[in-house]
Amino acid sequence: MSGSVDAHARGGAVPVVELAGAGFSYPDGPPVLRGVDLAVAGGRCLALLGRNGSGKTTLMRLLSGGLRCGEGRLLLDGEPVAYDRAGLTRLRTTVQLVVQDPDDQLFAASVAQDVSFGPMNLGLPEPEVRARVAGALDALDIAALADRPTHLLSYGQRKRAAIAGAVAMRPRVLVLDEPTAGLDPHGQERLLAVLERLGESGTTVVMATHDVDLALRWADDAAVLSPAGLRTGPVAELLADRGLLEGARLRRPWAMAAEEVLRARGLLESGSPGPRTPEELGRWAAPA
Ligand SMILES: Nc1ncnc2c1ncn2[C@@H]1O[C@H](COP(=O)(O)OP(=O)(O)OP(=O)(O)O)[C@@H](O)[C@H]1O
Repeated sequence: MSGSVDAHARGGAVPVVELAGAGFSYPDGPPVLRGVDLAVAGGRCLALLGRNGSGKTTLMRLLSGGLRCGEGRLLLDGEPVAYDRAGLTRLRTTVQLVVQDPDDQLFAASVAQDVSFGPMNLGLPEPEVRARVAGALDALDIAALADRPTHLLSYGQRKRAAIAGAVAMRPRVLVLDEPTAGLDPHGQERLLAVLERLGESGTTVVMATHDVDLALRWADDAAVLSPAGLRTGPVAELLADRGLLEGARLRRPWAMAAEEVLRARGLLESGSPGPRTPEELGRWAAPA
């Protein structure tokens, strides 16, 4: 598998975290990933796309240190990660993974207790823990739920509480496994707004998703897993590649089909971006 989001070419910055020639197989299983090169550049939003079972979760676990590469290397700020206590602590305070099912992540009695678990484990002073919890609950718009027992939360609230737990660790890279899956359209919009705010404050976000429309609208870069390997690059470029989409069993984003029609009818000047949301498309339909 080859290809990397070429942060070096974009400005010489060293990627925050990078898989180089990474391979992984589960015990007694076939290789899930082979020769994966993926550089996650600071301050970018990266969508990880691929069909069911293509290895997205596995790749995210390699990036966040939950699994260790069978071959190849994981680099943090350009240096190979040491899988000892100090190396893993450094990795986990830099890269935080939020798993797909919030019930696999939440375990404390209340939301605030759950969100405080990571910062407390770092041995931070109590006022610092309290400030981080308050900041994370605010960032996820769930301050009102601080004392609520986690088992009484709705699914969408549990998803937010799980993300708040990761945000409280103040990671430079937040890795989210299908964070919008199972959310209603309003919940998806609210979560996207949260992710946009986190991105604006400098957090790098990696999101696995099956939603090509969301990826096109939200991400700067994409990484697409298909039987041919991992392809990475600017999201609009990759999602315009019909061969790649077919190999990865992804459909074409509706916004690209709409853009094609607008251009064919001369309604979109060359070089100007096409619509990315139904609301933006509506502007072309509105009377002048
Ligand atoms: N703990 C495990 N033990 C053995 N095989 C596993 C394990 N976890 C995943 N696999 C296998 O590894 C492959 C990749 O799985 P993974 O969960 O990484 O894919 P995915 O792209 O995240 O899938 P989905 O979109 O369905 O969530 C699959 O064939 C899966 O069956």
